[in-house]
Amino acid sequence: MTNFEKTSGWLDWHADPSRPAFRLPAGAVDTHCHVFGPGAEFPFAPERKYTPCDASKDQLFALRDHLGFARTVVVQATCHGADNSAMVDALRASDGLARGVATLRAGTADAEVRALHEAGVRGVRFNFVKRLVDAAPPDELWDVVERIKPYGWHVVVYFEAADLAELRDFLLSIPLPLVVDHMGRPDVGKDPHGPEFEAFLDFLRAREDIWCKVTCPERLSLSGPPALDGQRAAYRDVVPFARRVVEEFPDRVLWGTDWPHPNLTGHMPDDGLLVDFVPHIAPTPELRQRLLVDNPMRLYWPDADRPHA
Ligand SMILES: O=C(O)c1cc(C(=O)O)oc(=O)c1
Repeated sequence: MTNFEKTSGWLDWHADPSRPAFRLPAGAVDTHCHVFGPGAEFPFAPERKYTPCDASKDQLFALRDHLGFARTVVVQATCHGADNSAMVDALRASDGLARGVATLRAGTADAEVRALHEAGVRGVRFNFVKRLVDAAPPDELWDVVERIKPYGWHVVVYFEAADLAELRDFLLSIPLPLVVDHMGRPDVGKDPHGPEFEAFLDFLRAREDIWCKVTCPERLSLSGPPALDGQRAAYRDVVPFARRVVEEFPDRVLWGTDWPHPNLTGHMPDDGLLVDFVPHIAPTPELRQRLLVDNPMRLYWPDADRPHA
């Protein structure tokens, strides 16, 4: 049994989230959340850049039910490196209601990729955020692409707006669908119609198989107000950015909670109030149905006859 000491100043996930006022449509999918450990059962990786609190699969599934989601996509968190066992354990315990996104290193054996696929993994994550990982050389990423190609997976990419110009050509050369985490982390202090966000939208326009998670207002917002104390119109400065993406790419957007919200420093959102952010960025029932149900089902459960309510 290993005891881990949390990174100094770590904020734990909200213990008592409210129930959203916005009722999620039947079959809604939380496409971006993580499990952390528990560290005693699934130790954190030696190369990690932070040590979180525990956030178990049971706690994740309890939150899913409390908020009204039907399904979840568990994204491998960097604190677990390329040891996908906590994430896979969650998938196996989910009765088919969770899919996963893994981290793979170059040289992963096909038997391991196959086992991940059978457990419900449908993508790998390439992380370019320097405070979270040491950069992997492009050769290693290409090796991973070759290994997952036969399985029809996609590549989830996490980068910051300032790095897009440098990454753009490389990303566009990946011959698999791409899913961009957290809207490519725009600086929401800038103009949503200015050159930086236009460059991001232009990247999305470059191929029809680039998807975008319109997630993490709690990370991106500069002026709030935070999703706390009953605030059901939180993070207003993020709304124009997310709304532009939802309205221009209604068939390629995804939403998720990002629970348990690693590395937040200012506040920890009430996840119920965070769900109430959704109608502000997807103002019609049709847009919400695509964002929350149709799009994620097409990407992660293409064979399901119809979503479970
Ligand atoms: O911005 C972050 O700190 C962050 C970290 C991780 C991770 O450590 O995997 O995942 C996320 O989606 C966001």
